[in-house]
Amino acid sequence: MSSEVNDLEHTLFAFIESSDEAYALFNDQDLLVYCNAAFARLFNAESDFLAGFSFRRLAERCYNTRQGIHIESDDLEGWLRYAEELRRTRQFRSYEVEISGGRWFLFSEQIDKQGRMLVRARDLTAQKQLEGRINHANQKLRHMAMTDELTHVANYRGFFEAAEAEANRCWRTGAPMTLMLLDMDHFKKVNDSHGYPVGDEILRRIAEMTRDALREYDVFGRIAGEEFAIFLSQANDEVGIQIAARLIESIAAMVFTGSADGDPEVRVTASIGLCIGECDTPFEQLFKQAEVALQQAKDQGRNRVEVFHMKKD
Ligand SMILES: Nc1nc2c(ncn2[C@@H]2O[C@H](COP(=O)(O)OP(=O)(O)OP(=O)(O)O)[C@@H](O)[C@H]2O)c(=O)[nH]1
Repeated sequence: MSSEVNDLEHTLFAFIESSDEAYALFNDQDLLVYCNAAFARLFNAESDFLAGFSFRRLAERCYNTRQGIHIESDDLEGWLRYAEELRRTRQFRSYEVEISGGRWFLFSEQIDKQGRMLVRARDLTAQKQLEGRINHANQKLRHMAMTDELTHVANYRGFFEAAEAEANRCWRTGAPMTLMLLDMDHFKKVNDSHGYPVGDEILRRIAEMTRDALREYDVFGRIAGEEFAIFLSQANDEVGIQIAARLIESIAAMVFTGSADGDPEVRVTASIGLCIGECDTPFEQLFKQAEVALQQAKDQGRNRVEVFHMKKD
């Protein structure tokens, strides 16, 4: 029986010695008493060399040689205090560690009743790289789902998501908010006279000009074919109206190249419906009233701004 156990121990030990997974055993004084070759390789050392190392000495070596555990902090003592506070707090714990050279390992620590600790580390690098690629692809997809293909500004979904977030911020900070709906005038005629590619180019350039005219934290998007929306936070009534008037003027002053067989120059105008709300105006209400104001701007001859104030009495 005892020779069988011996055999088994030898076999297990041989497996551990040659395993690609890293193993180390620390005694109850937290001194390394054994590690296999895979563990030593993590620290760019030989197994025998690491014998007798404390966790602290191991970390200091990593910090000084820039090999092994990647210690990002400039303050080694602070890092050690934090790591030592966590160490040996639970019978079992696992955590991810970056190893020099950009590799990632899942470390686990298991403590027995005598206070000895078995440390195991498994290479996670391939998994991490895959996760990184998936995250990147997800971000790209999300960006595409929120972006208008023609103008590269936010689309309907992107605009409403960002504007509602900004409206919530106004609600928290008590700032006023302004919503503008900008709709091109008689755009059907432009398409009919010059063709869709010219119409597309006009929409592209108007989106570009408008985006450049706004502040970084204003929200702007193309919410329908020839309709744009702008959400201004922290803009008082005067500022909102000034921005709208300036946009109308700028659009009317733009000159576009017509189709090869038609007028060489194309000029367009736009109408804006603007609604100025209080910090607690529901976003849907702001939108509805901006639509009403836009219709009024159209009814009153286009190329103009109409304003609706949602002031409380
Ligand atoms: N070139 C181009 N035209 C578009 C696009 N999306 C919508 N349009 C056109 O925009 C025009 C909108 O027409 P209407 O809704 O009748 O409005 P309008 O002619 O602009 O007239 P008012 O809005 O009343 O001033 C239609 O001819 C659409 O085909 C687009 O992506 N590119």
